[in-house]
Amino acid sequence: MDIPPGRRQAIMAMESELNSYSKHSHANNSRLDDVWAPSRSTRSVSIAALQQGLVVSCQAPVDSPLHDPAMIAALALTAVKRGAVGVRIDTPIHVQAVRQQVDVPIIGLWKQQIPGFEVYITPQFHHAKAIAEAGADIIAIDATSRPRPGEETVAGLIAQIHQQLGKPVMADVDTLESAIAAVEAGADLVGTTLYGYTSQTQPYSPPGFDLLQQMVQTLTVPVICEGGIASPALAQRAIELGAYAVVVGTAITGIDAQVQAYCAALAAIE
Ligand SMILES: CC(=O)N[C@H](C=O)[C@@H](O)[C@H](O)[C@H](O)COP(=O)(O)O
Repeated sequence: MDIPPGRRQAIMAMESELNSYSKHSHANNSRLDDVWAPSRSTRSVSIAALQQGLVVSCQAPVDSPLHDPAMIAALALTAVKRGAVGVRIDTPIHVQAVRQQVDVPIIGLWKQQIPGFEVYITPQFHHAKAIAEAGADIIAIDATSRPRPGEETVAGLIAQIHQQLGKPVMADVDTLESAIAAVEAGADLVGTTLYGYTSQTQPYSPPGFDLLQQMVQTLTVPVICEGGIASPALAQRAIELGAYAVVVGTAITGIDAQVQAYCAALAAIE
């Protein structure tokens, strides 16, 4: 019997959640279980809640007046009131502020520049821990194959987040190879987030619909289309191509980038 792609992904998501929770329940480190049990029992995220929905990325450049917990929380609440099924939030204090306003899943990340390294989306475990403690439900990490600080690896980071924080992981990738490696390492969701942002993919511009299709065909976990979705029609197309959910940032909440783009276009008139 043919299972429609949307349904197939929902089943895989549920299986992935079940696997992840059974992994946690079999953890035999009682000290860590004691420490993390409260956060696991107070909220258990349903990845299935994201299916075929819009996740709004509410982020702002650090020099923007919007880079403020109350502002980011207002953006997130507005998005949820208007139908977003989830939000994607950077920085612990912003996650904390948003958590007080919305009950939908928060995909949390912490952008951190580490000298000598290109990875910047939740590059290390202590960043993931701070984001989880702030109230994120899903932890987004850079899961490209680029060098990482310290002894950490993508696989090690995912295992630590699962075992010590009890949270599902969204692997932000740039290529099919890094997506496959992330799933083998235990990622619960994979996003096209870094397509066009790494040296390997720098010639290309998001949205990475080719990559999305390859990932949908190859992977056994839900695939999120994120990056460069600039219109409702593109969001629709992403879902039609098999994306489990769509994450939109700049086109909805990116007032800084949008105003700059409009002004630049007007300034370029001879
Ligand atoms: C590459 C990177 O750092 N992406 C970040 C990830 O959190 C955000 O800056 C993006 O806004 C987000 O991915 C949504 O993408 P877009 O803004 O194109 O809709």
